[in-house]
Amino acid sequence: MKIPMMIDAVRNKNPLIHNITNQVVVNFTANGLYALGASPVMANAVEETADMARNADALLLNIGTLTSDQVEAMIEAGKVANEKGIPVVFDPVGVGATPYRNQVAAKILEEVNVSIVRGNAGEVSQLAGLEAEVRGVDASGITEGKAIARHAVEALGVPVLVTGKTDVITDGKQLFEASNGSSLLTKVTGTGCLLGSVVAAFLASHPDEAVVKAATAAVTFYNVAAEQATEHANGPGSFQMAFLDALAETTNRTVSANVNIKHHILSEE
Ligand SMILES: Nc1ncnc2c1ncn2[C@@H]1O[C@H](COP(=O)(O)OP(=O)(O)OP(=O)(O)O)[C@@H](O)[C@H]1O
Ligand SMILES: Cc1ncsc1CCO
Ligand SMILES: [Mg+2]
Repeated sequence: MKIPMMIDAVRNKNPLIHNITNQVVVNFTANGLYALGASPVMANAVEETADMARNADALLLNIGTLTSDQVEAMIEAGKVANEKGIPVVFDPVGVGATPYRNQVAAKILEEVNVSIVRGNAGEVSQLAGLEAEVRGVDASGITEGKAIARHAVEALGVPVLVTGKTDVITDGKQLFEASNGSSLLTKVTGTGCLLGSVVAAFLASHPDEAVVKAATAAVTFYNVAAEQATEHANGPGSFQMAFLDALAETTNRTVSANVNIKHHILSEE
């Protein structure tokens, strides 16, 4: 299936996305998923996360404001998602900023089979053991996304999506460079976090496509919607509203007219 068309299956399926995410972005994530045509649910209590994951079509784990109870809940939910065979997206927010975050990220990757890791250049560099400066949740990337992604897929053994001006998505066999987007996305908190949930919705709606292709479709749809929203925005505040509208209104035709992706087959070196 052509990448710009892949939004249609999300809207038809209306997948239920179980989000265990940070407290900064809960509301934005729920509204963004509704606008996309998916259904959000947030459930963090360790007593119920396994049951909620059983109902879901995909699971999003985001360690932005983690607590020890939440980590336990993430692992419970992740194990159920693995048993059930639904996709799991892992967003290692702020990894590298504190030792606790590093320990938790490593534990999640050890105990849960994640379908894809989504992070900015600094976070994915840290996770993969490359040097990078992460002070809070923002990164000052020192290496280009493509090199980080190729190193990370090797080090982690799972597909990765490294976001930035150009997004890089690879599973080690193929690599996509996706160059749509708007710099206003970097002025609103949680646009990376919401993207993780949007990737989860695309994976849930395309079980027969390669994870990297569905993730590329997600980031491209998302970033074309951001380009559309920029035309109606005066700054970060009005952009946030216009972006939710654009997630609801952007069609596969608009994506086709604006898509900017390069696809590479990686040689077996
Ligand atoms: N300079 C840029 N120009 C255009 N689009 C960008 C730029 N930087 C990031 N983006 C887009 O913004 C979105 C969020 O990516 P980003 O790398 O900023 O995530 P993040 O740092 O994890 O965000 P957050 O922590 O606030 O959730 C992605 O869709 C990405 O493609
Ligand atoms: C600002 C912030 N702090 C922890 S999580 C988060 C949301 C964006 O990653
Ligand atoms: Mg982030």
